Amino acid sequence: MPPATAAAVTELARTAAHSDGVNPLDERTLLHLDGEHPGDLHVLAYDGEPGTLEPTGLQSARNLIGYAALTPEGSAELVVTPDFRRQGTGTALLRILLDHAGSRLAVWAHGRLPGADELAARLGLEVSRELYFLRRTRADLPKPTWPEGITVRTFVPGQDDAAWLKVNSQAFATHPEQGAWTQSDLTDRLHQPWFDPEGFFLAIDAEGNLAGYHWTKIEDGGGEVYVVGVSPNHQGAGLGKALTLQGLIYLQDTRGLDTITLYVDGTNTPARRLYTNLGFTTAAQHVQYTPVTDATPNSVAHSAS
Ligand SMILES: CC(=O)SCCNC(=O)CCNC(=O)[C@H](O)C(C)(C)COP(=O)(O)OP(=O)(O)OC[C@H]1O[C@@H](n2cnc3c(N)ncnc32)[C@H](O)[C@@H]1OP(=O)(O)O
Ligand SMILES: N[C@@H](CS)C(=O)N[C@H]1[C@@H](O[C@@H]2[C@H](O)[C@H](O)[C@@H](O)[C@H](O)[C@H]2O)O[C@H](CO)[C@@H](O)[C@@H]1O
Repeated sequence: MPPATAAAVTELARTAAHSDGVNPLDERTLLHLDGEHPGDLHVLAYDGEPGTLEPTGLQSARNLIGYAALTPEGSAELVVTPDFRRQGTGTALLRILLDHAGSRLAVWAHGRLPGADELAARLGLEVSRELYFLRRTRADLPKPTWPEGITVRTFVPGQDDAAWLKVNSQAFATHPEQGAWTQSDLTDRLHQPWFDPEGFFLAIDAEGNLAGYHWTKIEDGGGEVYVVGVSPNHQGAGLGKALTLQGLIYLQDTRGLDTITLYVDGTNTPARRLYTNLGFTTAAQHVQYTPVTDATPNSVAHSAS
């Protein structure tokens, strides 16, 4: 995607986020605007003749009023700029996504804003995934209690990549995105301005193997439990709690942040219980919609927040 077009999409997303209070495009989508990921589909909507909308060449950035992104796996996002809503642009973008992805489509509604459910239902989609955005405000934190034989150090780029990717894939083997991260996904993030190795904690077992990790992120003045993972053979022994506390102490007490957030899937009972017990509460809900099929069970049971 030409830099001018990527900048226009980023500005469109920023305008919508300011109006809606939630980012319409996630980290992966924004990272993939650079055009180095040929498997992605980008759809751009322009303020042209009323009622006309078609996938337009990526070369132009003028009069951009809407954008949609589709990954090779069928995950998608779309956004229409606030001044051009309720004119059918969102419906048209969603139809294009359905034309390309069909039953594979899983389109995000970040913040599950008013109208998202209605638009989805009109096109035969229903909620298939709930992702919770949790928040914790400053409060005392207990010291971590580490399982026997565990030592802690911080991530060294170029040295720990392979070991981290292996444990990450094992810890997130059933996760729709996280477990499939590649070196390219990791490298993209190591090159981000927010990346801070001092906030990326590794737990090493007595045999010198990576047992778990807590990768923290600081962006726009806020701290995030970006991802916590424990190797399956080390789970259930207190390591996840200790790693989470290690990162929370770093964000709150070392870096002086008063608010810490995180994302966790609604079906992830262990993680949700861990974070609830550490003082996190639900601040927002994000959902994905997929086409209703005959085999689709009723909509996702609304998990207790
Ligand atoms: C922001 C994010 O990264 S969300 C994604 C979190 N990561 C993942 O889901 C990856 C796969 N899962 C894991 O890696 C681990 O199961 C983790 C990180 C969720 C927990 O790590 P563990 O080392 O097993 O947790 P730990 O033993 O410290 O238990 C901490 C708390 O988590 C909760 N918990 C842990 N396992 C379970 C479980 N199977 N069922 C219910 N609650 C559980 C409990 O509240 C527990 O505290 P308690 O033992 O005092 O009751
Ligand atoms: N706890 C993590 C790892 S399992 C998690 O659930 N991540 C979600 C989350 O990612 C956030 C999203 O990309 C935001 O745009 C970014 O600013 C945050 O830093 C990310 O943590 O939401 C994604 C969907 O938008 C989802 O794919 C990730 O698995």
